[in-house]
Amino acid sequence: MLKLGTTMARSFRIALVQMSVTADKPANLQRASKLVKEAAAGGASVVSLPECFNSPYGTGYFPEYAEQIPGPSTDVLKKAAAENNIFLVGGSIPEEDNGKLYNTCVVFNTTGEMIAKHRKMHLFDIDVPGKITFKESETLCPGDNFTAFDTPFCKIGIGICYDIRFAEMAQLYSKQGCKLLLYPGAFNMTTGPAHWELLTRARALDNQLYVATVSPARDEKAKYVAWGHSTAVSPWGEVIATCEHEETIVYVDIDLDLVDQIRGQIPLTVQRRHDRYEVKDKTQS
Ligand SMILES: NC(=O)CCC(=O)C(=O)O
Repeated sequence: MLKLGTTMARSFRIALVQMSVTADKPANLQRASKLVKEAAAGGASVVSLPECFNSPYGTGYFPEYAEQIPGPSTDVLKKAAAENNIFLVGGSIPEEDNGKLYNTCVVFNTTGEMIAKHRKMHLFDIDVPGKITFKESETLCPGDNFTAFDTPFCKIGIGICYDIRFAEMAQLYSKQGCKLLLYPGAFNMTTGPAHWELLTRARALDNQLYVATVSPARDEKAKYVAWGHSTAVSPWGEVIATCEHEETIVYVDIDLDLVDQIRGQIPLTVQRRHDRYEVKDKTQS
């Protein structure tokens, strides 16, 4: 496996950091740094943290924990990426910008340069009677842009949690040339068992690419209890790495030749009826 090189490497390792998140922001940042270092030592070239890694997940917490970007949390990520010579997908943090709040993921390259910033496009507003009612839009605003970034391995597309439910977004990333989609997320104890793995597999199979989801570890005492089960799925739609709900790091070896092989065997990309339908990014003219 090539860690970094001048030519495009055909295989690389990613790490999904399923970290325990507490109400103590400085402790969360310290923990994230430690786990990122461990993931890099484990051979990962791309490391992802979970959604809301610096704050508990909940609409009441977002205003209290929000910060500007750059800010203290992204400074920690920048340092961790450079010190460990990795691409770091910074899960997400509540971001404050011009009086508005967003659920935002920033990505740093191996020299600590911020190369991408994704604001969750689809806010988690749901009402499943007797189970879960949640309204991110009580405090957050949605982002308007798709976010993909280049690495020496492949292009990687980013979505945050509820974004995974929107198949069109993944299709657009695939159309842009992404071979891996990363979704920091925090599903819950109702939709997690029902949909988390299914959605991860669906996005991978639809688009014949790798998809990985990265959750915080479960805290039974938290107001919002995360499902955990950070998972990676191959372009064949198979779960190739997963875990339970405790704090852990899931390592996944990505084989880009497999993407090409499967696309050659089942050539959806060329068989698609471009003359009859299309999925389009309206932010591009
Ligand atoms: N943080 C989120 O967006 C949660 C999404 C979720 O649980 C779902 O079912 O979708």
